[in-house]
Formats: sequence, structure tokens, C-alpha cells
Amino acid sequence: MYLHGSSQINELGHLEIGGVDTVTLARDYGTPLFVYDMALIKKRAYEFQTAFQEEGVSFQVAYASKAFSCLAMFQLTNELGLSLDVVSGGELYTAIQANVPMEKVHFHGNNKSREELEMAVTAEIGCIVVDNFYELDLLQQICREQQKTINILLRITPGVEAHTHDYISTGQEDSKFGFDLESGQVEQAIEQSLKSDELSLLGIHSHIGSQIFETTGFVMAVEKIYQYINTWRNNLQFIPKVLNLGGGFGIRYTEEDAPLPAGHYIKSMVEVVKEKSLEHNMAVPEIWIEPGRSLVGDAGTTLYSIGSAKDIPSVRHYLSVDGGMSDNMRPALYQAKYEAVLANRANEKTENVYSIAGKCCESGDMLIWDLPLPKANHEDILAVFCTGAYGYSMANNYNRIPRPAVVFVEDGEAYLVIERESYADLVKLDRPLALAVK
Ligand SMILES: Cc1ncc(COP(=O)(O)O)c(C=O)c1O
Ligand SMILES: N[C@@H](CCCC[NH3+])C(=O)O
Repeated sequence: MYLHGSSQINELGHLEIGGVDTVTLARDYGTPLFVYDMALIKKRAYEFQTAFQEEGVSFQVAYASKAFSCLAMFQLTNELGLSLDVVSGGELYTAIQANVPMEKVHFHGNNKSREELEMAVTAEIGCIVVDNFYELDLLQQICREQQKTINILLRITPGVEAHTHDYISTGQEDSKFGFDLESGQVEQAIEQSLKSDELSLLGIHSHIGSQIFETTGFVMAVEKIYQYINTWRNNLQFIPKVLNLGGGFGIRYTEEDAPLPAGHYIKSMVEVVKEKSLEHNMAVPEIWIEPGRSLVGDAGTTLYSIGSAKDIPSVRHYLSVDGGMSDNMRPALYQAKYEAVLANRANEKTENVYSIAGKCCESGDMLIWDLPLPKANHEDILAVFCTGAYGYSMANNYNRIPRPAVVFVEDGEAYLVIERESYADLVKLDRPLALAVK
């Protein structure tokens, strides 16, 4: 059994995270419950930061908050010295409510609305990562109206295919994100940005995809960008001060995954940026990254109560849990794989192979296929590891299932950071027909 971070088995044979017994957590807060190991989040942030420090370059590590966002998470990442990448008005609003210094916020998205851009300009955030010409025009207009200037990066699609699931690959030429490099769109966008009194162009952004296990794609993206440096410098007198190379660093969900240590990714990125900058006789730009999954993914564990079982002789043993695709879309969406244990009998021998079904009204709502476990029944708590990224943040109310609660744990203490949704919450925005607005 692979245990992440501070997870261990205690003397009762229970899974413990951050010094807190998960069986007690399940009893006190109910299930499904997301449990975050705070020490592991801190460790992951520190690994990226020290890797940059060792390379001796200027850098920013921004937390890609789409992986998991809430007030407490934003407060924590801010305390850790991370910047914050948001992709919507909702994430920006959460950052404002969490008192994140606005100069540390970067705003992404391929279709930011006027309202969202106005909100960002009003809040005077640190940087907007502009994705397309529509946004470039709109942002200039908004800045003019508000008589403000704003820092921007231009997101480019470098034409690099990351080796990952198609749905989470973003750097290929045929992508909805960013300005196309090959066709000259980037040059045109740089020109428009430089001409604008309202926009201060800091540099270039590239994000090639997610759950990436090798450094080649990042290196190729840098090489692609530098192929255009001379053109930009000669034609437009533009040299990027910032290169944001995105996120996407892979994590270990199961034994099939072999992620590199954070330092490896950073070292190869920095090496190629230094080498190419030297070749082009230019100063090494500031290097920014924006990891999401690799900061919070393995720090999260979901606790479920096991309910019904169905045995189909010689075919399959199903066990159903009290959550599913409503709190973890990833298996249904990407055929993602997870490991899990019985939290209350974590040191017992595995005897059976079960397939873990969610409770949603969908045959595709299967969390794990063929999981070896001790003989399990409805008194057991299932702990699914590595659910910290894109679990709660993609949770939904399908079948009107309330979203789970979230606790942070550290040094034997648990902190409830998101309450469990109630049935009353589910109908909060509904209007009975008699009161419905015509
Ligand atoms: C622009 C951008 N930055 C950062 C991320 C974070 O990626 P990950 O969670 O894989 O680190 C994403 C998601 O893929 C993204 O689209
Ligand atoms: N939600 C995806 C990653 C998308 C990242 C955002 N661009 C996942 O769970 O793997």
C-alpha cells in the first residue's frame, strides 16, 4: 500500500492523516469527506520554490486554483508565498474574500466576460493572461474606461503535443486556448499590446497540458518560443521579461504513474531558458509556473461510507459508496485511476477484488475497477487517495446530491474549511412556480 505525505496506519489499524484518525473524521463530519494533509501541501510548495532558488533565477510559483479553491486554501497558498492563478470571476471573488494581495493574482481563461475583466481591472490584479484578440480589444477598452493600465501576458499555443489524455492536452496547434504561434498571430498580438497605452506586456505564457511525466514537452515549448525571439526583437523591439511555462506536472495516482520530483521539471525548464537566452544574447527572463494538481493532488483523500453490495457470481463484486461522480468526475471523464483502502481496517490482508460504484444514476459512475480489499461491507469506510485536485472543484449536484464537506488536517487537529451542503442549500436558488419571475 502506498501512503502519501503524513498518512500512516495507527495502532487501531486505522488510516491516519496529519495525526488525525480518519475513522473519527468520518464519524465527526460524515461522509463523503475530503481530507487535506496541510503538511503535504506545504511540502509540495516548498519543493517548487527551493528548486527555483537553487537555480538562482527570478521566479513566481502561482497556485492554479482551479484544482481546488476555497477561502482557506487561498489563505494557505498566500501564507506559503505562492501567487494565485484564477480562471473565473468566481475564483477571483474567492481570492478577494480571502484577502489575497491582488498584485499576486493572475487571471486566465479563453472567454473572460466583460464583467470578469472589469472586476479584474477594478481590483488591480497583478496580471491578465490574454488569450485572444477579442479579449485584447475588450481589455484595452475597459482599461480606457477605468483609466487604468494593467500587466498582461499573451498566452500562446506552442504547437507541442503533451503526452497525456486528449482532454487535458492544451499546447497543440488545434486548441481553443491562446494565440497561434506558427501563423503569426502572436506577433500581431504583441504589436497591438505594445501600441496600447493601457496594456503593459510582461511576456509570454504557455501551458502544454496536465498530468505530464516528462520534461521534453516543456523544453520543446521553450525552444519553440525562442525560435521567434529574434523576429519579435527585430520587428517589434520586444523581449519578454517574463516567461510563464504553465503547470501540468504529473502526480502519482497509482503505481502506473511515475512522476518526476518537482526539481527535475524546474531544472530542465531553467536550463533551457538560460541556454536559449545566452544564445540570443538576452537577459534570462523571470520564470513563472502555475501548478495545480502537483500542489494539492496527493494531499487530498476522500472518505466514503460503503453501502450496498452486489455480487454477480463469476463476474464481479460491486460495492457502492455514498458519493461518486458527483464528487469525483475524473474516472468518468478521463478514465482516471485511483488507489483506495479500508480506512477502518487498513492493515488487514486483502482477500477480495471489488469494483467501487458511485451512487449516481449512471452506469458510468464507477470510481475504481478491480480494487483488492479485505472482505468489505456496509460498516466500512473507504479512503480513496489522491483526490485533492479536480475532485471537489469539479463536484456537482447531479441527482441533487449535496457536495461533501472538506477538512484540513495537521498535527493532530482537523479544521472544517468547507461545510457539507445541505438539502436546503440545494433548493436555495429555486423558486416555486407561483413565485417564479416571468
Ligand atoms: C493555463 C493553465 N495553467 C495551469 C493549469 C494547472 O495544471 P495542473 O493542475 O496540471 O498543474 C492548467 C490546467 O491544466 C491550465 O489550463
Ligand atoms: N480537470 C482536469 C485537468 C484540467 C486542467 C485544467 N486545464 C483533471 O482532472 O485532470
